Amino acid sequence: LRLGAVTARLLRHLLLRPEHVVLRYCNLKCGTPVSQHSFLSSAGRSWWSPGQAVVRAAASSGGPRPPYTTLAVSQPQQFVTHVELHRPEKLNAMSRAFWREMVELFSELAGNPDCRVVVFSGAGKMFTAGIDLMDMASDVLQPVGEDTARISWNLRKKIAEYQETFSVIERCPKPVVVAVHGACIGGGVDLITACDIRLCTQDAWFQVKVSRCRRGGFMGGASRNPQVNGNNQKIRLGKGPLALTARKMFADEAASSGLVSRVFADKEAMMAGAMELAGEIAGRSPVGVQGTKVNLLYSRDHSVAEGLDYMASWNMSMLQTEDLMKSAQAALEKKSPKTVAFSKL
Ligand SMILES: CCC/C=C/C=C/C(=O)SCCNC(=O)CCNC(=O)[C@H](O)C(C)(C)COP(=O)(O)OP(=O)(O)OC[C@H]1O[C@@H](n2cnc3c(N)ncnc32)[C@H](O)[C@@H]1OP(=O)(O)O
Repeated sequence: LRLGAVTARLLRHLLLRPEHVVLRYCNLKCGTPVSQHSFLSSAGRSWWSPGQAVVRAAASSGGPRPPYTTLAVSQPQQFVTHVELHRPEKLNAMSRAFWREMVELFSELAGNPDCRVVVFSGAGKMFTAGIDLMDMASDVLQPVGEDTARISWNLRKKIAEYQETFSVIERCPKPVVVAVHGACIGGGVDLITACDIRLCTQDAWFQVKVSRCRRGGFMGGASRNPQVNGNNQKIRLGKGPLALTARKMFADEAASSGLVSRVFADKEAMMAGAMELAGEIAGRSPVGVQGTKVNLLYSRDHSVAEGLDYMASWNMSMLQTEDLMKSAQAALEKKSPKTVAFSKL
């Protein structure tokens, strides 16, 4: 009888929140980026309350350890991985090692069952000063090849490698929460737009240097920024030229335009908020959370009909998870999902 009642209530819950409502909502082009909606956390009134943070905010992790030289990786709480961009003496400029290490690290995290969510931040004075201009001079600006075709071929390959550094974040099924303080320049904006949830401090500013570099286009950001900010006046102009003139966007505008979902007074408060949110996500069913990210991304790039079809195929197996019953039971017993021991995924 008890099981019957639970099942009936569970079914009612599912029917009241069918996935196609979520998918259609994502496709409304409502101005709020898909990944910033609350589906990745507890849907509803308030998606996290940093004020009640009980987790310790991740302090600087002590620097990179082999095999990494530009990324400091730690596990501040169970199932939460903290990745810190760590080259503070060069303002976390993105060196050749960084572009490579990101791919290695995120490929590993994607399949690591001890990681259910990633918090990404920068060490030192600012989040990042963008691409390492010294490396860029030798890497991108002096492409090798015997003729125009070969030079172009090699340059295309190089650009694709740069793009891959941020695509691995998006492809990683674990949600990535990025926390930005101080400056976030050039490639930094590309990086954060590949993340799922963006937070910043009141002193944060964002700058896209395309026009100044006279490159006439980003190496990837032009594809993702419009997905985040709307392919409209906001990214081209905002309240004043942004991508087209390389002006700075400050925290309040970043929040009102949807580039970030929350602004914190300072870095300490932001990291506490990021860790609290990460803990909230990590405590939920990994089958549900990772499936949500995969399907949100799919529906972003496809029609409603294609998204519905994909989700039906996805859920015909994933709905058979034991996590569903465990979550439902906890909800009915008014227990936090954090009290449920979900098997590793
Ligand atoms: C698919 C994706 C493709 C991605 C493409 C990405 C493109 C870009 O990122 S374009 C943007 C490139 N970045 C810049 O133009 C910013 C350059 N830096 C600055 O303007 C200033 O450093 C800044 C305003 C950020 C801070 O100024 P501040 O006075 O506070 O510090 P500095 O003394 O200038 O810098 C301290 C040391 O850091 C080194 N450094 C800073 N930025 C970079 C950089 N981008 N690349 C390499 N090194 C950088 C700077 O040289 C100083 O080093 P040192 O002299 O050894 O002390």
